[in-house]
Amino acid sequence: MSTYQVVEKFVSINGEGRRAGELAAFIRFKGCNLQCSYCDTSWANEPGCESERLTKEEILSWIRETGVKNVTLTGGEPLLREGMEELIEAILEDPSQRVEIETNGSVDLKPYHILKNRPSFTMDYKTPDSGMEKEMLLSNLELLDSEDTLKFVVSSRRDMEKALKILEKYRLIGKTAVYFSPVFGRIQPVEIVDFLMEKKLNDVKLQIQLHKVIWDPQKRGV
Ligand SMILES: C[S@@+](CC[C@H](N)C(=O)[O-])C[C@H]1O[C@@H](n2cnc3c(N)ncnc32)[C@H](O)[C@@H]1O
Ligand SMILES: Nc1nc2[nH]cc(C(=O)O)c2c(=O)[nH]1
Ligand code: SF4
Ligand SMILES: [Mg+2]
Repeated sequence: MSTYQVVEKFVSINGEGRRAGELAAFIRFKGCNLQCSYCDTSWANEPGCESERLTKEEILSWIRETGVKNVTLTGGEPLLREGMEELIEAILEDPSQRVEIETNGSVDLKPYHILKNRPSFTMDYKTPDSGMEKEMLLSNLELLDSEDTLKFVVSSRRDMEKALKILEKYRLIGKTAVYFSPVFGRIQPVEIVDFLMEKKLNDVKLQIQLHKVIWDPQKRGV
């Protein structure tokens, strides 16, 4: 039987993505294949990080107990964890549940995209300042549609210029929801607004991580 290494699970409002502001039940899985320069959850990627091993049934029963309909699977990198397809399918057997996956753009979305009930992807394209751009699997960009979100977490004008190149090259605006989000503390949100105005970027949204405004930005479990 698969077990899943979970470093935290909690209910909060979703601070990011298309359901920002709505209640969500979060499950954070241990471990990641990337090392982004700005990662705010690098603690969850440490081999020595404490975790609990939960079965699919234990995760399902926790979700049920929360009474929350939006489920966000995050990490670490959730899509690298064994048995993830099985877990997603099991959650989505209840038609009132919605599953959103936070994923880093380096893992092939196809096996998840073809599921009978598929989750919504919130996929990052890692821009140059992350140090991880070379890891991006560009074929993922073709799979994103109106149910999904493409996120550029940016630190600089250089990152925004690169994001714009990707949006143009793969004709992504209008195809999927597009967000620019500041790396917390590294760029002023107004610089993003100025860029959107300068480039006349309609249908791209600025998003600030709500949970870092509501709570101490270092606080876990919110
Ligand atoms: C911690 S990651 C986990 C999921 C997956 N590994 C990924 O990168 O998408 C969740 C989201 O938080 C964002 N994030 C991480 N550190 C951040 C920071 N310092 N400021 C803004 N967003 C950050 C990531 O870019 C990603 O969109
Ligand atoms: N409140 C809250 N919303 C979130 N949305 C995505 C998160 C993540 O770490 O993936 C996150 C998180 O850590 N907290
Ligand atoms: S991919 Fe996600 S979890 Fe992994 S280092 Fe980057 S931001 Fe952190
Ligand atoms: Mg987070």
